[in-house]
Amino acid sequence: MTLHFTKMHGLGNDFMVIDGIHQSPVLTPERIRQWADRHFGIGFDQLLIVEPPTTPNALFTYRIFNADGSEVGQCGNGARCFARFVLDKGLTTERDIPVDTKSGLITLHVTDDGNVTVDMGAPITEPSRIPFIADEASTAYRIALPTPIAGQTEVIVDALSMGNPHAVIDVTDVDRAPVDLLGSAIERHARFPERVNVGFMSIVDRHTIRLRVFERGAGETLACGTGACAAVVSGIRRGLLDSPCQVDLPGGSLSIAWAGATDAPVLMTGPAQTVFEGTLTE
Ligand SMILES: N[C@H](CCC[C@H](N)C(=O)O)C(=O)O
Repeated sequence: MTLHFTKMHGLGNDFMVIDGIHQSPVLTPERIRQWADRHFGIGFDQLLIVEPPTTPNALFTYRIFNADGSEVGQCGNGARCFARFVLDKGLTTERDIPVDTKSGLITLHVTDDGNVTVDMGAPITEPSRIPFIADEASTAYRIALPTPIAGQTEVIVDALSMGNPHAVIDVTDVDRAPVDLLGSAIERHARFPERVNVGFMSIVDRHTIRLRVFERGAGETLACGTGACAAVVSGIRRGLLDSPCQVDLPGGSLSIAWAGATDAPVLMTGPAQTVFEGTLTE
């Protein structure tokens, strides 16, 4: 089998992108894990594949797989790279690109400066839809840790979905946060039945935060688009932030805007870069 792919990234969150319209790869969790390996494979945080649309208003279907082989409902940095990919490959000439995802329709808008603005849809805060096990909806959930971490036996998180589940933790200094230890403990916590992405947010001012994200199925990444959206929504709904908000991640900055109404869409703007083209022969 010969498979052509493009290696891309959004602020260092990196992807193997495949045209699944003109190719029909067999994607198994084992193969994705092999390809994701940064020593024995291609190396990436997520694999993205372009497929034909499944609803009348969409131009494409956008599927996302984590490095551990799990298929997920949303990927913000990947959405920007998806838009760049379908334009560069001549799969469309449209600059407004509605796409189907496992979590519903989102719209990608390629701007003249090469950035991409994605309408990520409205955030979801109802626990059962995140999904998160809780007696009632809140912005501050107390979660018991299975074993003490950094002297803590519990942690307070906000929980919400951007089409994929996120836990947001306030920290005073992201550089000193126990991202790997606490991130991996919460990623697999029993109260998140589909696991969860874990964001560590420190507030710089009402329009600026710093953020590190331990991603479900990938570990800490240099950037997480849906994580940036979730952190800003959490900060705005808790009265700590105002829109728009600049999110400074290890790989670079995103701009996130949200009007604050529960049904208002979250808009994410940032770059998308192509690194190289590759061919797999198996
Ligand atoms: N790890 C995520 C998917 C990728 C999200 C991230 N790379 C982004 O840019 O939003 C999950 O399991 O829901």
